[in-house]
Amino acid sequence: MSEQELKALRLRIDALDEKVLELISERARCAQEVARVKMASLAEGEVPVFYRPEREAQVLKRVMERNQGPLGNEEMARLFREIMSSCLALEQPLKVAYLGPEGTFTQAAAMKHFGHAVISKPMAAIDEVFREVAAGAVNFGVVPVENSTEGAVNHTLDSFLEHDMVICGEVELRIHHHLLVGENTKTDSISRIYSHAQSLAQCRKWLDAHYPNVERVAVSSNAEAAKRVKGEWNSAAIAGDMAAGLYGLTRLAEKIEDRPDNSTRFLMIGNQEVPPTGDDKTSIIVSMSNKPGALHELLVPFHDNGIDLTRIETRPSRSGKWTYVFFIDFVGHHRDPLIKDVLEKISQEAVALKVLGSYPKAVL
Ligand SMILES: O=C(O)C(=O)C[C@]1(C(=O)O)C=C[C@@H](O)C=C1
Repeated sequence: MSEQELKALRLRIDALDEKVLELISERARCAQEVARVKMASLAEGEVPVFYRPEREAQVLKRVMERNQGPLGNEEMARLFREIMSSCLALEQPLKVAYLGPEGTFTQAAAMKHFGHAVISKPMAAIDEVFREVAAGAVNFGVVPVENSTEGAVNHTLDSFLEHDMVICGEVELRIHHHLLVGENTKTDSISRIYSHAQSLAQCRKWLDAHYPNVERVAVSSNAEAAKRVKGEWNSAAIAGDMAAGLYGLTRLAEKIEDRPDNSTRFLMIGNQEVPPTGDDKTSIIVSMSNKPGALHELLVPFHDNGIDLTRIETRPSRSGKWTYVFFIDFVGHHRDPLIKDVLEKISQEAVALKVLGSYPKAVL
């Protein structure tokens, strides 16, 4: 390519950037107007709701439907995700607590869902995320709920039994683990590998093959593992990209998870009910009496009405020995007439039924 051609193309890019800049600013002014309208239409004592997950899902889906490339749908939606995040910050900067410390996959999930224009607050434990939301110190919390290799995150399920929380969104993240070392690590003398217990489990076969005799040390998070390695010459950590970048570690081996499709699903928790979008999921907790056929009775209304169950999990109820609660996710919104009927039927058989929330299916 000649210098002249390059120069001409850069001029075109400059002109386009000016237009993009103008349009983004116009969009941001529009969002400010939306905030003004929301404030003006409040009833006495009503608090304004600036963050609207159902609208955000609609915007992102529309972008993906209309996108004609060459950028991929996900990439384009990611860009609009950030534009919307910044527009919302003009209306009201969201405060989001997540399972920390900084550099965890949960932080990456929070950014994927809310964008980067939020005030984020790392918490030391899942239960603390719930408490922070319950106390009103933040608008939303982000917690992991299940991993495709290791299954349920029980701390999260149990926290739902203790706190009244509304689920208002979900996001899925592909989890890639790397073996990370610091600049002082003697890579041929590694005698200890730190990581979160779930991540060690997700890389078990790889570790058995490559570091069979090295001590595996479970710590509170992958980011904590990365932090420890920084000061030690004979250890390595298993963690993801964010932690590697944050603690300046290098990848000795990349993508070492045993299953290439290893993914984790995260939930957004808050106090805000989300209206239907037409493409939603609902999460409920049900406890049934301890009698034969109870689980069958619970599932029949779903089957009879053709409702797609996406997940069912059992946990001890904590209110009696050998009694259990079921966590169920299914497709639909609790305000849909069909779902209302099903929930009504279940509540007639159940000891207790709690709707944890209906929320748009993950778009990104
Ligand atoms: O439509 C709204 O209610 C807005 O506040 C605008 C907007 C946007 O930028 O598109 C911003 C934040 C909301 O979470 C949803 C959408």
